[in-house]
Order: sequence, then C-alpha cells, then structure tokens
Amino acid sequence: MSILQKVKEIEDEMARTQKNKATSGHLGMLKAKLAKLRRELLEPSTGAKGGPGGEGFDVVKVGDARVGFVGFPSVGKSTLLTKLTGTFSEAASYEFTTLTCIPGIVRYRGARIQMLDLPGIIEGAKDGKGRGRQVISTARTCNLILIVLDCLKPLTHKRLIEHELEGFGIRLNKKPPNITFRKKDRGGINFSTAVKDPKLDLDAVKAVCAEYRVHNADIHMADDYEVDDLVDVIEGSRVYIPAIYAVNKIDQITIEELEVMDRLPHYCPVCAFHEWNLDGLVEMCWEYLDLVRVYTKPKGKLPDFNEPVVLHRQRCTVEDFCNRIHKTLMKQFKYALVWGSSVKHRPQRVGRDHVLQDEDIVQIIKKI
Ligand SMILES: Nc1nc2c(ncn2[C@@H]2O[C@H](COP(=O)(O)OP(=O)(O)OP(=O)(O)O)[C@@H](O)[C@H]2O)c(=O)[nH]1
Ligand SMILES: [K+]
Ligand SMILES: [Mg+2]
Repeated sequence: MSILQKVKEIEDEMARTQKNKATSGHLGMLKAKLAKLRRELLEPSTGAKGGPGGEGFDVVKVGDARVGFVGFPSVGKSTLLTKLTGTFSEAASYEFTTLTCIPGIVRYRGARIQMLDLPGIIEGAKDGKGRGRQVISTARTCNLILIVLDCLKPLTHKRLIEHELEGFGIRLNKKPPNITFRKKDRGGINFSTAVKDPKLDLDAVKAVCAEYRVHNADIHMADDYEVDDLVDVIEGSRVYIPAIYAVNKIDQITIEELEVMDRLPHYCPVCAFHEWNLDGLVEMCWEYLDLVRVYTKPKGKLPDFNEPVVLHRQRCTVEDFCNRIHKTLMKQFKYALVWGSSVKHRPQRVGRDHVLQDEDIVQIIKKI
C-alpha cells in the first residue's frame, strides 16, 4: 500500500470514530500515525536533492520581511501582486496562468516587504499534486501568508487551503504550544497540566507516546491542548506563521454580503482589479508582520528617519540591531544610548540584551 493510501485509510477511520473520552486514546494514536506518514511523504526520496521532498522556488530573500500569496487558481493573486508592487505578473481568466514564483517589493513605513506571487494550488497539493509542494515549501519561508480567496467561490475553499498548509507543518495564527516534553530512562509517562478538567487525559497522552515508542517521559502542559498540539511538539519542525485572508473580487458582491465578511477574524476584503482597500491590506500586513523600526543616530547628528533598521519582534535586542548593521560591530560594543518607548530616561544607557521597541532611536558607543 502506498503512503497516500495509508493516509487515506487513517483519515477515513478517524472520520468514522466518534470523538469522546473513551476514544481519545485511539484517536490520539491515529493522529500520531498520520503525522508520521505525512513526514515520510515530505522526506526527499533517497539522496536526490530537489526531488519530491518539497524544495521551494529558488527566489532570493530580499527586504525586511517576506509575504507569500497562497490560493486556488484564478482567485486574483497575480493581479494583486501587480497592483501592490508594480512588478508585472501575468494575469488571465484561465487557471494556472502563473507557473513559478514572482517576487515584488512593497515599501511601507521605511520597510521593504517582499511579496511572492505563487502558482495556484489545488486540493492534494501537499501530497504532490501540481506545483503544490514547491508552493507550500516556499510559503514555509514567509513571515506572513496571504491566503487569497475569491468571494464568489464557496467558503469551504478557506478550509481546504488551510488543510494543505497544515499538512506541511505550517500552523497559522497560532502560538507554539507551551508543552514541555522530556524523555527519561525510567519512570513511565508522567503527565501534568495547569488546567482543571483538561481535554487530554493520561490515556490519550500515553497512546501518542506509545506510537512514538516513548515509554518514559515527563510531559507538562501549561495550557489546555489537543492531541494535535502534543503530536506537533513531538514531531518538531513545525512553523508558526501569521496569516491574513484576502477576500478578493468584492466588486462582484453586495454591500450586505461584504459586511458579513468584514466581521470575520483575519479577513481583509479587497478588489485587486479596481484597487479597492489595497492600502487597508498593506496596513494589515504591517500589523501582522509585527516589525520593529529602529533609527540609527550617529554621534552629534540627527537620526536618519528615512532608513530604519527593521527587526522582527521576536529578535529585537540591541545585539540584534548591531548585528544587522555590521557583523563585527558587537566586538567593539561598549553600551548603547536609547531614546524612545523602550526606556524611561532619554537617552538611557543600556546593554546588549535590552529589548527595543518600534521607533526607538539608538546610538552605539564603541570601546576605544
Ligand atoms: N471581478 C474581478 N476580477 C478580478 C479581480 N482580480 C482579478 N480578477 C480576474 O480574475 C482572473 C484571474 O486573475 P489572476 O490574477 O490571473 O489570478 P491568479 O490567482 O494569479 O491565477 P493563477 O495564476 O492561474 O493561479 C483574471 O481574469 C482577473 O482579471 C477583482 O478584484 N475583481
Ligand atoms: K489565472
Ligand atoms: Mg497568477
């Protein structure tokens, strides 16, 4: 039986199994099996680099952040890229017009944001249909995924695209689960959680562990989690990426229909063709990218407000800032002077570990 057939069999069995406390162990085992099969699917066939293992498109990362457009064919991804970035990407009424990855750049608030137009994907993309794997591998390298939807198409398309991305280890608009998983030599499975009446019980946890041949481990969950979260932690190699649903072609629907869509979380209605709400979309991308702009102040001069150093919220210490300016700057670093919302005094003297905030001004003082 091929891996895909095995996957299908397990998915069918899961669909047949009622979800309750009594079946949670069995479902946990099935989910772990599924995750393992999916990993096998993604592993490159022996030796051959660039095989079906899911190499992305070879587009150089430039700018401060990267946004990838993912969606079914003909939802308007290329039209959107052309209008947003000014880089032409062919658009047409037939499906699969775009066959490769087309990069463009948006300049916004001093940052350079790379946008990637990608070929349309279809159901089964993650399992190797069409260019799906290349598309999704490229999406994995992005700081934000723009899921482009056609508002005239069924709402179920959203779920289908999410399913394809999830099957490739991408988690959308989600924080990594706060689960500690520590293997040991003896002592069996110890499961503790900070939550009263958690969704997962010891049986389910044990079933998942057994599937991974783990018989001794300490597992602690700081929050209430599902089987999938535990599987994610054991499997590793998951990426957590924010996502926006850009619902395109709103010129084709009524105001009432639009109002319903406007209220859904992470949605941004647009009309690429007439350039409606493209500013709104870029602003939302900016918010979701969560970038931190830091202005450099040379000694005795005004800061340069036109060219911020753009950092990501998870990596925005003074040291990160220095490394972005020059890779040897840290060797000469003595301390930094900071003006802005991350400090009380202006300026304030700080060390390399100080965490910067958006629009801080920094002057680096070097050792003599
Ligand atoms: N009515 C309307 N049509 C649009 C809009 N945006 C794009 N289209 C049309 O939708 C069709 C598909 O647009 P593309 O930009 O080629 O779509 P795509 O998602 O890049 O398609 P593939 O590359 O084939 O996956 C074209 O005929 C566009 O003119 C829009 O906002 N409104
Ligand atoms: K098209
Ligand atoms: Mg296209």
